[in-house]
Amino acid sequence: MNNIPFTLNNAIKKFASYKNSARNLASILGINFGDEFEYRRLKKTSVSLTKKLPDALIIGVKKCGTRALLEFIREKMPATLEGQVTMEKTPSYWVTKTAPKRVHAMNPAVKLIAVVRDPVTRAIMNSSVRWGGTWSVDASWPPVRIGIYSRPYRRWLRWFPKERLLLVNGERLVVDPAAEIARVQDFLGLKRVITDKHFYFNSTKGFPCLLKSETKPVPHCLGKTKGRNHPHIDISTISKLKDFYRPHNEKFYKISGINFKW
Ligand SMILES: Nc1ncnc2c1ncn2[C@@H]1O[C@H](COP(=O)(O)OS(=O)(=O)O)[C@@H](OP(=O)(O)O)[C@H]1O
Repeated sequence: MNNIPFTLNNAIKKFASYKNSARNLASILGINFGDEFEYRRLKKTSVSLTKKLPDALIIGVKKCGTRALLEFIREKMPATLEGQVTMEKTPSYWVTKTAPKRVHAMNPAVKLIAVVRDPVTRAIMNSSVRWGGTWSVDASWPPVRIGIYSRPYRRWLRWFPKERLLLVNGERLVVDPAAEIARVQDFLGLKRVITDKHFYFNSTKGFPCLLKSETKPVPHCLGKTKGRNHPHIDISTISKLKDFYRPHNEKFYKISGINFKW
């Protein structure tokens, strides 16, 4: 779960007594406090607020851009009560064998989102150990295993219809975030409020970031732990990984009906 730790929350309140400075500090720390301020404001009014289980879940896949997807949506969505969508992201749900059944028991109508990207890139992003040399593909090693998308995908489809599990293209989320976010907004039944005009490409970061807005006084890129530099991987290791994933990718394209062309 991506909840704000209570102690950190209190510490920030102590050091930043004004709403805007707390917001700025939270933004530097990569925390979205917008909802919390809105929540406190609403609590003082006559509006009755209730705790809700999620209507939508970002279930994975680890290192495919799940944080970017979550931040792009929540930063730019205006605060609203009617038709509000409660979302949560936990990338490990994708590969947790018991998760589909448990999520179904929680809410059989929940909408599921999985971000997927070329499993070769994903594997490299997932591990800092040295690749290459005499290295051979070990299918049971988690950084490799997680990229075999067809298996968990099948597991989720035993509990949820295909139309309720949106596959977001992790490569497109980087090169054309507005287009992928449009698909997500449609899927969630939300108005297309996040568009091209909310993004810019930050050449230092090498990734798209959000432009400043009413709730964010400065442009917002993902934190330092996202979009890191990765070591150079030699070509023979990449081709070993490509060969390994090819049949698994084909299976995934067949089941999903989408050719990701990895
Ligand atoms: N806009 C933007 N900014 C920064 N990074 C971006 C963005 N869009 C996608 N990505 C890619 O997302 C990778 C991290 O994926 P996740 O957020 O799913 O990681 S995690 O599973 O939650 O740890 C991250 O991988 P790393 O570079 O290894 O950090 C990026 O390649």
